[in-house]
Amino acid sequence: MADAIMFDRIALIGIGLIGSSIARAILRADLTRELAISDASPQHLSEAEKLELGHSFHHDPVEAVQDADLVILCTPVGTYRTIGEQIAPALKAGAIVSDVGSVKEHVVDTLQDVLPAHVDFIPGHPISGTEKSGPRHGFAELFDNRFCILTPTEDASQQAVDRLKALWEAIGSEVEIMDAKHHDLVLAITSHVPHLIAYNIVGTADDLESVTKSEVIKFSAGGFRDFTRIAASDPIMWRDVFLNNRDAVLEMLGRFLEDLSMLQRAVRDSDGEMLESLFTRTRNIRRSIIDAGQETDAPDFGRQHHAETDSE
Ligand SMILES: NC(=O)C1=CN([C@@H]2O[C@H](COP(=O)(O)OP(=O)(O)OC[C@H]3O[C@@H](n4cnc5c(N)ncnc54)[C@H](O)[C@@H]3O)[C@@H](O)[C@H]2O)C=CC1
Ligand SMILES: O=C(O)C(=O)Cc1ccc(O)cc1
Repeated sequence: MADAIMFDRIALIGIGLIGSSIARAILRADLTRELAISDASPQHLSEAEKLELGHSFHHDPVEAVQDADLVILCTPVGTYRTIGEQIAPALKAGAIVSDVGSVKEHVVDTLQDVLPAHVDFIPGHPISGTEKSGPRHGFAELFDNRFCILTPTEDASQQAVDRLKALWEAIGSEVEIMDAKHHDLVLAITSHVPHLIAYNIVGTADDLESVTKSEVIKFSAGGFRDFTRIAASDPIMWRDVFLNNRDAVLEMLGRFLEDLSMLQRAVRDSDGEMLESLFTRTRNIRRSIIDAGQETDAPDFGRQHHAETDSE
């Protein structure tokens, strides 16, 4: 077999859902000689060791990044400053430092402040995941045929960007390069606000005095069921997303609320024409996503299998 090695040593900081999926995909494709894993949770670290998700396992991130050619932060974005400060003195010259965080602009600024000038910092974000957390729930196919967005700053070398892009492609993703601010605006409407809506609607249903909890569970076979999946997503991770993408989320939420008010009026006025016209437009959007090959028409059984079996 041809040598597939892309980086001699890779360090993953955080071996939860995303970190463990990257680890599995890297090992599957044999892309490194040495995969060093670090996690602050002793339980996650020992689970990862049992699952053989790397070659060495370290509670201390400094040990993991020692001599690493590529370091990827796979922790909630609120941890970045502390981790960045810890690992900065140990990073080797010429190393690439990246991450997988769902928010970019603010965390890029944070990390850039603390990382040494002799590393190439290239933020990343795989647009793929599930509502599960922890190393048990990762899987190597998570990134197959999904996008990964890289938001390199002007200082990053093109060669380093190309190397990181090649790694994401080797684990199944299609890579897009984007400016961090634009990324945050796009993701605010396509991911962050939808999660906020899901958290809110499930909370509202749970608060209703006239509907019992057992009814919420029993009759959640419709659209509400999809919301409960999203609303089961990791509380720490999503807290950090909203704390770090405030402006873009507020901007999109403002527009969303205006449009919702228009729908409220259409329902009150029995304006069937308006309702039908919007619902036709949105159905066409779903169809173009399917035509673009990014989604199948059937329920996503592969991901659902991983997402809906055993609980954390
Ligand atoms: N869950 C998802 O679907 C997606 C998540 N992301 C991003 O990936 C990152 C990780 O998310 P998940 O893997 O889902 O979360 P997770 O909760 O499954 O994993 C996070 C891991 O980081 C560890 N950790 C927390 N604080 C730490 C610290 N200070 N030092 C070292 N380890 C620490 C935790 O013990 C855990 O093992 C987040 O920044 C999130 O925004 C990106 C795309 C999709
Ligand atoms: O579970 C889902 O439906 C998701 O939306 C997963 C997800 C969560 C966060 C991201 O930054 C990217 C993807």
